[in-house]
Amino acid sequence: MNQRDRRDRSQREGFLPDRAPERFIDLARMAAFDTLRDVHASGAYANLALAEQARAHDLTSQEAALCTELVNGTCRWEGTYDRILEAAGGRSLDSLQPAIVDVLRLGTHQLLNMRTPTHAAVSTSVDLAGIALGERTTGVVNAIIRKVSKKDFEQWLDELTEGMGERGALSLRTGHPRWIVDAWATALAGSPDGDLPDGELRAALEADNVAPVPTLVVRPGLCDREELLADGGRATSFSPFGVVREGNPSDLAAVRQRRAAVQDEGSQLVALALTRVEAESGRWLDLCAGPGGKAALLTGLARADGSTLLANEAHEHRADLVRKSLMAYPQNLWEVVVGDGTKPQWEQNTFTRVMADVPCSGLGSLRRRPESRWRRTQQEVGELFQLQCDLLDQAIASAAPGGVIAYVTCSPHRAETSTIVQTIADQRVEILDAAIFLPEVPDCRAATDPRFVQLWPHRHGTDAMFLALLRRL
Ligand SMILES: C[S@@+](CC[C@H](N)C(=O)[O-])C[C@H]1O[C@@H](n2cnc3c(N)ncnc32)[C@H](O)[C@@H]1O
Repeated sequence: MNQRDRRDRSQREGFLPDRAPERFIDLARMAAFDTLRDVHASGAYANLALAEQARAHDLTSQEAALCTELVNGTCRWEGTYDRILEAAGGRSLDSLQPAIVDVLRLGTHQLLNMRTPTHAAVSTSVDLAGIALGERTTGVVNAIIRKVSKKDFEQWLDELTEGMGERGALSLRTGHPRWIVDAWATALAGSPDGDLPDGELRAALEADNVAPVPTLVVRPGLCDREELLADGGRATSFSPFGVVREGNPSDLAAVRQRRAAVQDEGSQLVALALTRVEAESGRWLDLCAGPGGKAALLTGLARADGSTLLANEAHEHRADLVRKSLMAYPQNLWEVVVGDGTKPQWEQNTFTRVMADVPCSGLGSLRRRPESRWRRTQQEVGELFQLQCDLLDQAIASAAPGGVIAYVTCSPHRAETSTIVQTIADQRVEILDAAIFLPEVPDCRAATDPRFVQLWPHRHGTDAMFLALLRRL
């Protein structure tokens, strides 16, 4: 046994009868279990909880990598694993203590999607239950996890999807709630029952299960992309500012000095597209700026255009993040204000470019947030409808005649993308053909309305960002 691994706490504390087995658990699995409890019992974000638990358990980088795989895989496949566990246990998971369910999910992930030998997956699940939850929980864990181990993942999926329709089966086979499968189908085909090329829906869903390599952006005028390329990065496929690089971004001096930052390529492209439409120089507005990724790229591009940026953000703590992200640029180029973008503190009809990157479900970045697909609900998407409409309406009102407005979401869901623009765009604006401003990006017209751009992880390697461009008349 590794000296750092955990010995049975209750036995050491003398709570167990003499004949109870001595149990051991390695730190990576213990930390993974504690992280899952943070996610499920306290609503924590998996990535933040992972970092916290890696620190608390003092994990080595190898242990942290195993812990990350255990947590991310278990979170992504949670819905499918739960159906398997119910079938294996012959009972609803509601009849079990939630912490026991997390032990079982972790064991199921090791059995079905990692190459953990069966005896190791079973015994570590039982030991984890004994140590973390008490000896009386080991029987049920042992019984259910052994039944899971009798079939491989394909056999379980075949059994569970027998007689199911295509979308229901895809939901289980790709680890997504059914409503997201339907939303992706609508966004890709243009309508709920529209035709799709063979395999495209599955490819889109599977792309959510692959964690992206970190993408960096150089701040125009502050950092040359060559500097990051020389440091082990490779150029992004489309954005002239992007670099893909394995490893910890803050190892780079340019990142520490805020001359570069982490930013998905999709976010870079939608900001770039806004600046490519012909418009006069002047003042630009970022209506929903926090934490400031697009605001910083826009500030660099505004400087080259002889323009300046006003960045608005509703929440003070996020406005602080915007200030930090803009700090490396001279202060005469930008200003940050805190306020509700639907109740502007600025004169209307004045900005030559307006970015409305509105609050949304964030469904476009499922690949980097393993737990979020099971936390979000279809209902929540609808709840943002009025705010998204009001913010786009205010973005239009803030633009000067001839000015350009970008409506952006990190979501491909029709209800918060095309529907919002089609609802709000009126005689004040012309809807532009957004795809022509990203000529280097193939296949990016939104199926729901070809005047809009929809990026996809499986097609473009970016988050699923949506972009509409409007010209104020
Ligand atoms: C999608 S995020 C923007 C991301 C940002 N553009 C970036 O690239 O870093 C949306 C932001 O809008 C802010 N927000 C929410 N309601 C708002 C409102 N009524 N007015 C202005 N900002 C709002 C949120 O706090 C959040 O920071």
